[in-house]
Amino acid sequence: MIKVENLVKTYSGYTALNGISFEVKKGEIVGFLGPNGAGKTTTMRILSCYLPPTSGKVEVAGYDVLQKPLEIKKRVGYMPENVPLYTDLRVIEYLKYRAKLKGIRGKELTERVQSVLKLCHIEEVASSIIGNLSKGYRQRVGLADALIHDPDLLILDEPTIGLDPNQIRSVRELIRNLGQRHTIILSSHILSEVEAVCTRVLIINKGKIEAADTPENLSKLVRGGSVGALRLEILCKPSIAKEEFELIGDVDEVEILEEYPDGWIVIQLWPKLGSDIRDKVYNVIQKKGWKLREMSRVKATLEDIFVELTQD
Ligand SMILES: Nc1ncnc2c1ncn2[C@@H]1O[C@H](COP(=O)(O)OP(=O)(O)OP(=O)(O)O)[C@@H](O)[C@H]1O
Repeated sequence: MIKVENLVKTYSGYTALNGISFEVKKGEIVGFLGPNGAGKTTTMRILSCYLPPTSGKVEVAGYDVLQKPLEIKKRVGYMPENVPLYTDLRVIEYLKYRAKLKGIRGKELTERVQSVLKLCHIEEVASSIIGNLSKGYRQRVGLADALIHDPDLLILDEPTIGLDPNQIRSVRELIRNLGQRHTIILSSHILSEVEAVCTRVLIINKGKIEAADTPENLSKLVRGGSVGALRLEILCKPSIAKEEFELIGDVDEVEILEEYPDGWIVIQLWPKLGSDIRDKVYNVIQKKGWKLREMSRVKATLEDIFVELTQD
């Protein structure tokens, strides 16, 4: 669906994209992550033919962005970061107008408008003036606009920015449902959201792709790998616990995180890459007769991976 090779974009001599390459296959929901100014919006604008690349090759749905922008626009729905809407129009008027601009006419126009009103859960505000709608509803109107021509590819630039937690959850559900019929590329700073909906993640930093993989595989890039660390709350002297756990062959490091006045300690054990040390750790605790009130795995989150890959 998307094929980007060595894409460079410069703005009056400033390099925003420094030779990025990636592919997105049909049916994927790809999360595009990166710090502010990394180049996400620039990439999305190039993919949706709003900006030309400086150099490199960009193909969307098999068409080149420079040679066949109209063919691409027919197949792409783009929702920019700040959804531009005509605030004096009613929702239904706006969507009809946008559908006409996209070449939809007659019976199909009525059907498409009804379909996106339903899909984006905005039927009840169809007759409302857009300027009177809350941010969450405006965001959905923007999404309905992006979907009106039933595009193969949806490009969503921070679709949940400025929404409250309930609205975020419902837009996330909506995106997940849309993912059943559309290929989606979305940018977001809410990493838990990306983790929840995306099948693959691209991390971009200073105009370069740092990593591109499933969240599960990306977790292997950081300490503890996909197994993670083991966190325990036990009743025992910290120095003795450290000594005993360090004797387990698969343990790489023992960290005392907390010492409570009543003698309980919180301890974190880092296994050697890929090892599952839970049984061995439990055996030590049992043999020593220590009290245990919690044992949990601490896996690297997308946030840990993001920080590790993009921090200076
Ligand atoms: N029209 C422009 N003219 C000059 N510089 C620009 C222009 N658009 C973007 N830039 C610069 O290019 C770089 C990448 O910007 P871009 O908006 O693509 O980043 P982003 O990853 O989307 O950031 P954010 O998370 O803050 O939205 C930034 O340094 C930005 O200031």
